[in-house]
Amino acid sequence: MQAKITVTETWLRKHRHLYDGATRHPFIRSIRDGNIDISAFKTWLGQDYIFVRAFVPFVASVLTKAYKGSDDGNGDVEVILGGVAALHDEISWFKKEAFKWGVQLSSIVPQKANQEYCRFLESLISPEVEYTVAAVAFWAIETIYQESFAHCLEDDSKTPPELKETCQRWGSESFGEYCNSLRNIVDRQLEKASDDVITKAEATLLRVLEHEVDFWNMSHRRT
Ligand SMILES: Cc1ncc(CN)c(N)n1
Repeated sequence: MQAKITVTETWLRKHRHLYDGATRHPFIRSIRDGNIDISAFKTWLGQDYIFVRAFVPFVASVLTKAYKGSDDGNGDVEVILGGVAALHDEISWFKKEAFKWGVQLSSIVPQKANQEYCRFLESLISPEVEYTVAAVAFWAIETIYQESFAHCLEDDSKTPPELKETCQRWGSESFGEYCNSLRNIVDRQLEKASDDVITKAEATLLRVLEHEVDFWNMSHRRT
């Protein structure tokens, strides 16, 4: 018997071009090819620290929505709680990494693309945004990083050794498994969602893809 095509699979096929634009961005390719401009990496590091701080309340809101909105026989709350815990670790990692690269986190000013992405996250915190829609954003945000950084760890990559740890953080198999758990949550929710919610969720995925591309562009731009 053929496996059923899930909603996320349909979307990824339909929006392949945009998706590849986010996961195979020139910034990521420059890490993978070993010719990354270290000042671009430092820009990304400082800006992403600010993004991750704004990501925490968003993920907490997804957790609340999971608690209230899913029947949770499937353990959504535990999976998302694992994500919150990982973010705690991630923030410590950013601090350590910033120290290593001489990036002063306290003086980082969020750039326009970052501000707009953080504002978008904030809009998703609203209780009016359905659990399914917020969960799609969450899955997409985590998965784009997973696929991007996993690309830098492939056998034929020339990623500089000093950036391997960064790539490992999101490109690892365990982070990949976590993203798969998020995808299963999303597909289960989408199965029972109304057409209206499915339409909103797909639009949200597209907005995430655009914000991710803008975020990479911001870091990659040579000054
Ligand atoms: C911009 C961005 N997108 C995704 C992630 C992965 N949490 C991140 N740290 N930063």
